[in-house]
Amino acid sequence: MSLAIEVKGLAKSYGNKTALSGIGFEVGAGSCFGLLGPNGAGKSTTMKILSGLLESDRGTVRLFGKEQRTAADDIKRIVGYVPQSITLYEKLSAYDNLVFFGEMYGVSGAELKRRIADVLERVGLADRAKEAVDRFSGGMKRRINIAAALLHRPKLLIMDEPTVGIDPQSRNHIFEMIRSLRQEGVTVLYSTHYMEEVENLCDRLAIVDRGEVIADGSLGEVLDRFGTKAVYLELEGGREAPKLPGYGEVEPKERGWLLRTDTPLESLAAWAEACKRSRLEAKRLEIVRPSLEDVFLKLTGTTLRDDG
Ligand SMILES: Nc1ncnc2c1ncn2[C@@H]1O[C@H](COP(=O)(O)OP(=O)(O)OP(=O)(O)O)[C@@H](O)[C@H]1O
Repeated sequence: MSLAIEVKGLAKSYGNKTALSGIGFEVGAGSCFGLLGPNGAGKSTTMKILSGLLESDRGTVRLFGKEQRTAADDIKRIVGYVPQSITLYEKLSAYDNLVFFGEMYGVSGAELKRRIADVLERVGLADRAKEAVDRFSGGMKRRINIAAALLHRPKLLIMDEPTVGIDPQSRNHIFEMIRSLRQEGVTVLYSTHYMEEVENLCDRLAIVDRGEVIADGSLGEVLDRFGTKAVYLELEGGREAPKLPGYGEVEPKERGWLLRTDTPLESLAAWAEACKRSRLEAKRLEIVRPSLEDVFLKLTGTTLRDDG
């Protein structure tokens, strides 16, 4: 597999505030990679450095085999960056905003017209092209911002939390667009707080905390390696579950009880036996797959949705 992104030992401080302390990860060409992390973890800083908007203090970035420090101009041509904050001219139409961005990327004339039509179609706003952007919802503005980042047909699209605070329709358009870009071979680096987005879109992910990668791999690998396995039991009449000495602590969860354990199959069998002995009727008894939320909480001490 050829690599689109190779980041090694990347460090960055703002004054005496350390944002990145040696972050490293690799992204295969044509894949979608998710960066997950609590607020202030260093995701935006990493993405800005990769896009060439910010310089690192230490470490290396190679994009499609090119060293970023020495091939900055080449890299700008192949990277599209969608910042967290929307940057558009509110009084201009969607179309005129795209003309402005296209010319900034050095595209003009009939070619620019063609590309604007193409990107507007991709983000599902072709019919709103002539309207002033200040009449758009947050989600529509975000889609125009994404369209702007696609005008120069980048091989790598870097998106910094593109779905925060937007409507479900815009969210779906963004997901569909990412899927079709991937089919065309575009690599996507995507940061988010939403686990289900990583599950639906990304081949691999990295959990970032305090400027470092603390876990990475495919979703299955991360869950297997860091997730706590558990067994869930729910009894008829909402009755209390029997204790299971030697297998772990039983704690209340939803309408039943949860037992965290390294041996889920044995624990499940022992719990079933304990219920039988006590003549308790089980409504549900099952092994619970660890979730990314749990892994995240365990590793970072915060929840994924801590938008604070
Ligand atoms: N321009 C800046 N000046 C000073 N400190 C900064 C600046 N930008 C970021 N930081 C700090 O660097 C750290 C990393 O910030 P960064 O924005 O990269 O994190 P993040 O993971 O993208 O967070 P969020 O999810 O809130 O966007 C944070 O502690 C942040 O406060």
